[in-house]
Amino acid sequence: MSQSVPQAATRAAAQAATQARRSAIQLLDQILGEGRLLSECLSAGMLDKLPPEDRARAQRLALETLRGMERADRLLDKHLRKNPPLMVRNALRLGTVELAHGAASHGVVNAMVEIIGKHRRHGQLKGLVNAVLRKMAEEVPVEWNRLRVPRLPKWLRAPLVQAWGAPAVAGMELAQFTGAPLDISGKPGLDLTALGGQVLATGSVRLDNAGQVSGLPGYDAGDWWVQDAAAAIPARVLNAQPGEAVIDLCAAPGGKTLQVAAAGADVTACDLSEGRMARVRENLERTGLSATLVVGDALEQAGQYDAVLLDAPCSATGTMRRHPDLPHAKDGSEFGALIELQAQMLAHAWGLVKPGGRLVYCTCSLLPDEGECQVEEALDMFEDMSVNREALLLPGVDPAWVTEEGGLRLRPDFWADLGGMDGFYIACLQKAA
Ligand SMILES: C[S@@+](CC[C@H](N)C(=O)[O-])C[C@H]1O[C@@H](n2cnc3c(N)ncnc32)[C@H](O)[C@@H]1O
Repeated sequence: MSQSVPQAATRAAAQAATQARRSAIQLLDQILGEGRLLSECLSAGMLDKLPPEDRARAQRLALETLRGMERADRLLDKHLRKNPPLMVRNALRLGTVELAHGAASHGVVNAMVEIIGKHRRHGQLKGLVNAVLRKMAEEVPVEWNRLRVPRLPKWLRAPLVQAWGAPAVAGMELAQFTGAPLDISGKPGLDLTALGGQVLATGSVRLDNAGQVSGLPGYDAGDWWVQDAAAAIPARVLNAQPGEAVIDLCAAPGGKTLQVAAAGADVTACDLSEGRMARVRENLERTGLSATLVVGDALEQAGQYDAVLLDAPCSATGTMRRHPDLPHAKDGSEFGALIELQAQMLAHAWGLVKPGGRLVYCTCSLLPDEGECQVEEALDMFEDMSVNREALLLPGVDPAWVTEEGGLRLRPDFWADLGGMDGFYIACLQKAA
């Protein structure tokens, strides 16, 4: 007998949801088993076969699972006598986190049993998955909120506690567990109230539950772009003026280039990555702004500029509330090489600043080695370099965030009641005339 139309539609929706869950588990396997970042999995085309809404759902499920993983493991471990294969554990974690977010228990249990039951190697574990998730359906509503806020892995927690103290790190962990709202930067002078968000003191507009970004008013017209409120501060500190020659040395995907171009400066945007530079090109096209694009090594750029922006490649530890995969995919072993590269880039960038010009150095890192220490060392090395503290004192910037050597330290635990901010370090370095 053929299915009625509503029945067929319900079945198709359930199948799409199961496929999104299966893909979320595959992402978790890659992040937790292979140390790959979500962005690397996406660039490798892992979700390309899914329709856009299922792709978004799979990513959201994977990220929510990473945020709640410690709590899920605490509840699951009481019912697991042996450690199951990673893929099965990830299915259990995902199911548990979905239950904690209020998903219907029969839907979650059936989907996970189906996914594991059809798996070539682990199919025999579907009974275990069924039994454990049924327990979770009983325990999660009672236990979940009694568990502590998940902690960062030790490799990252230890240096952060040393740098900022345990209470600050607890605040960062809460920010990571909570996730981030959507922040928007607009062209100067444009009224963005149609977006309906909150205008922050630093000028960004913040939206909770924004939904599909390309559907928001002003997207097609190119009035604005997505950029965390903290990430918008370096270009404000640079304060490019119309007609000034500015080079943005590590430009992609281009948020800061757009800000500098929108200020009317003559911008050269450089990035080593051809693929990431395509994003800068798209962003410029959509917003109708212009910049000269150079795909190349920042260390090989020449010339003299009124202002240089160096948003150096870094650990990206400041972005973990948006990218909860990062602390799980990485172990800190690559950071030494990045710290050396940042010092080389800072020294080279200094040579591109005209006498009397300025360099804004920034990293989206929480590690002082990538921020405060780099600037301290540069100040020791270059006699014609001084810090401009006044440039940091913008609307919405708390003077308490200015550091001893004269930079700005932004942390995810700041603005806790507004929804947090990414971690950043920013310094404005002035060259003697
Ligand atoms: C933190 S991201 C830049 C974000 C960007 N400024 C923005 O606001 O959208 C760092 C960038 O540095 C680029 N990069 C890494 N090594 C580089 C090098 N040697 N020369 C130029 N760009 C480099 C990376 O491709 C990456 O796009």
